[in-house]
Amino acid sequence: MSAGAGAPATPVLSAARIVVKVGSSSLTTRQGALDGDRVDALVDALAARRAAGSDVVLVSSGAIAAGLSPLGLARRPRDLASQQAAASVGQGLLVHRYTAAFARHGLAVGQVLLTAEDVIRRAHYRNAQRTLFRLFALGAVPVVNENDTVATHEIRFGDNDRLAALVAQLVQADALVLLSDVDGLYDGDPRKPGATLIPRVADPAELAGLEDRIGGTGSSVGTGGMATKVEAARIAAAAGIPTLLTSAALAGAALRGEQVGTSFLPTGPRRPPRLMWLAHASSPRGRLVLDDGAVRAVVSRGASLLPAGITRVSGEFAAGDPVELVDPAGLPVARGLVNYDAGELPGLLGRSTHELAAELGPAYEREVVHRDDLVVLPR
Ligand SMILES: Nc1ncnc2c1ncn2[C@@H]1O[C@H](COP(=O)(O)OP(=O)(O)O)[C@@H](O)[C@H]1O
Ligand SMILES: N[C@@H](CCC(=O)OP(=O)(O)O)C(=O)O
Repeated sequence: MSAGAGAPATPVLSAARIVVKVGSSSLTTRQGALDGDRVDALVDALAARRAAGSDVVLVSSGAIAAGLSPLGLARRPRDLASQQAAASVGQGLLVHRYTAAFARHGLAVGQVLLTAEDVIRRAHYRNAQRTLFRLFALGAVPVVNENDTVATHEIRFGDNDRLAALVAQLVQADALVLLSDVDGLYDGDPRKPGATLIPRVADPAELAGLEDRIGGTGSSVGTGGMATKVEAARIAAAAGIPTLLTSAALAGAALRGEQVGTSFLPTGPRRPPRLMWLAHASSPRGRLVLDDGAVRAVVSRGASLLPAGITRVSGEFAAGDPVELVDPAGLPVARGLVNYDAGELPGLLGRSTHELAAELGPAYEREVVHRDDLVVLPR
């Protein structure tokens, strides 16, 4: 694949695997119906990239928007149950439309609906990963959305921008492309005069001070606005994945690797997806308060967390759940998957693993959080 003659290229050009996210506002007409022409144009751009040899995952919003007019709803409902009902009607229509559009290119579509639970629980996330990899191997295009009909307020992503960043880590993508109704990130509200496009963000920290100008949704069907896109780019960048943010109208140019929109460069090394999910997607079920020595061991030496370095435990968790590790002042320093239930831990605190194993049996020689199941948070 080569970028247009003379045009500078973005990291999308050389990406062997790309996750592309499209927002509701780019798929629906002003009246709120699914816009078949726009779906076809997007699918043509994705199919061209597939034909050039890249794996492509589409994270598509639009289920709630597509369900509005069949249900006679004039606007996006505010309550969760009506949004879920609209999503259940709209998701079928959306996938039906994608199936027809990809069929024009001889490509099959695989619907993958994910909840936040699926990214917290290791077994679920491995399942999702296996399905996605098998879809690539079989030549199908995964079309991902949040499983809106079963997600509750507490466990909802609510926006597909962050979901797309997490899917990009899950499939070890080389680039994330976020398509919206605006052609990039601006230094102010793009609907107001004077705002200029930011072509390149080397580190999201550069955006400090712009937060109040990176606003909410510009349409009646979108959800997160620009803020969740910047957050998604930050998550991907920290996992070593570059992000390109532009409009759906420029999808073809973006996927040909042309320099359009805003490029966010990676800020961290590529890391195992499991740890990034732990850092960004998991909701901790409990807190372990560490003494100063344990903080140093975990943060500076990359050691496992042992019972001897824990002073307090709170929360309701079972072995295998994500927990937050905090310093004596209560500041989060790391997250990890805990090896014991909440009920078991208080009796073990402050004691050495040798002593515990001698008294309670070899099962108690385990670390509370193994270093391989632990991710240190940025300070
Ligand atoms: N600084 C900014 N730069 C670009 N767009 C912004 C900015 N602040 C707010 N927006 C708004 O964010 C909107 C895109 O978010 P959203 O409506 O959630 O889109 P989508 O449905 O594609 O996810 C744009 O239409 C724009 O009006
Ligand atoms: N899962 C929801 C999408 C929510 C969402 O993130 O929407 P958008 O801001 O348009 O990307 C739906 O399909 O309607």
